[in-house]
Amino acid sequence: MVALLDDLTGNLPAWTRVPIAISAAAAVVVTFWTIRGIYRVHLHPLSKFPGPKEAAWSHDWVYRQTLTDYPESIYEQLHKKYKTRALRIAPDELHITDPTLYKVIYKQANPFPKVDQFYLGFMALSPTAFTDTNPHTHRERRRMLNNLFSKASVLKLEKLIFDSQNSLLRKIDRLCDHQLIDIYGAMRLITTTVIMEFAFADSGNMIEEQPISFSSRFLQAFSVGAESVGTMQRYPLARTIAKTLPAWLIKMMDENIGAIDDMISFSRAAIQRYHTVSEQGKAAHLGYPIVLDNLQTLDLDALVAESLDLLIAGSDTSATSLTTTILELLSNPTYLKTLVDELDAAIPDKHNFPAGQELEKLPFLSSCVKEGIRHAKAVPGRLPRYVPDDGTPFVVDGEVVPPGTIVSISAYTMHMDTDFWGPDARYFNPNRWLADDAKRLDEYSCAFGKGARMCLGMNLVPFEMTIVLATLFRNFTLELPSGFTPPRSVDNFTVEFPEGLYVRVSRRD
Ligand code: HEM
Repeated sequence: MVALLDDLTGNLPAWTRVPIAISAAAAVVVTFWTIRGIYRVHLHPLSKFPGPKEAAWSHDWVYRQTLTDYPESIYEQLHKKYKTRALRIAPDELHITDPTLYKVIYKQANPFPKVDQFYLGFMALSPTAFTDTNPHTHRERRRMLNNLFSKASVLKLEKLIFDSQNSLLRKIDRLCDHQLIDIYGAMRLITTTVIMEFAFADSGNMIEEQPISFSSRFLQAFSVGAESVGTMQRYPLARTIAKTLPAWLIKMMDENIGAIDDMISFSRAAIQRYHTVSEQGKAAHLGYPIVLDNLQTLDLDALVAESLDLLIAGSDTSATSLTTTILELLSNPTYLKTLVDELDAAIPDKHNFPAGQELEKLPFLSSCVKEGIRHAKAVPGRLPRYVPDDGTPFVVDGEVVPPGTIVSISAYTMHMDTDFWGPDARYFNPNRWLADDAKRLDEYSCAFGKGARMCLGMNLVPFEMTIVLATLFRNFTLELPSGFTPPRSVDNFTVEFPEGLYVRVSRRD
């Protein structure tokens, strides 16, 4: 190429050579880009699957969708527009809405493998239970964690959950006469406190960190950092820069990416504090196992990465499910009254609360928990996997999807399906879980995923939600303020409510 340019520009003045070389390089790039685009749109094995031309042309289209508030509703519209259950959303990716294929992709034995590029975007210092795409090392990590999150282990967290919730209720009690209460902020504080105490035996008294608000430094960093995930997934170079440049420089360049470093520092500090606690022998008296105790064979980076992922995976997901449940109850007086009546009958004396397992037996409360998890779809979007090359054809809409293609079926798709849930699939209806044949609904509920990569926290979440909802509604009356409009929800892999949910709260006898 250089020799060719030399031949072509040999007789031209020296000062013109650099611009000509730049123009030639640009022409090569544009030609390559155009030929590649035309190949992808018209000749690529996925060209038979419909979707926006721009999506087939380059990965920029799907990236731009991840920057919108709620990509799944966009894909839903496009499935309708193109009348397809296999929508092409990137040169190498299909968004699928055939629910019968959910358990094919996300199965227990040999599930379709996780997509590296997507999970690297979460910027773990080293592979974690959530981000590891290697089935063998993932299995090892899950083995270290599974026991801690079994139902039997989760029951040991009962006192921790009650104690943390009581601290939160005291704060609400102190503030509710003077201000609207940000229920989303409050739910983030309780779920993050529980998971931090479980992981490190220390939550840094997060509930009282800000005396008159329900925010915290960690949660602010979390929200800001979550906004960078899409960019980190799209641009490997951004990941390299974020990992190599000093933290102060990254913060100057990009606040969102800088927030990831804040969270890593937070996790490191918590681990150091834990080692002190552990040496003093305090952890042994807590009455529940500490996650870090089971991970002592990991090096420090792996420990920081795993703990941080547990905090991230376990806080906003549960907080969003709780907030959604509360919002739906406040928006529907009949459901709210049914719940409050049930709680009053079961708990005549609010100073003498039944055990968590007794609360789990309350039919309407437990239906609200299940429906809240379903309706919230706290992780609503793509969980991308590669179609394996194992000799079994993967067929959608009668077409074979080539091995190596990235595919996913979202919780949004599964939970909006009227064949499973009936005509009111889009609405919060706890009564659906009280029907005689309600057991079958568990199978269609995909909030936690399914199969070998199913959520580690799926026993903890309903138990925690049960205690939080029971104590909240038994102690307080919550109402939507006049002129209320539903809060904006944003899908940053986990759904968040960036402006919070402010409600009027008053004490009950
Ligand atoms: C309502 C609350 C929650 C929801 C909706 C939820 C949802 C999910 C989903 C959909 C996945 C699969 C992700 C994927 O395939 O990429 C997942 C995985 C995971 N979740 Fe949760 N989660 C919740 C709470 C929690 C809690 C409380 C914890 C623990 C503290 C937790 C820890 C994890 C971990 C470690 C994984 C990775 C599992 C693996 O790949 O083996 N989650 N969760």
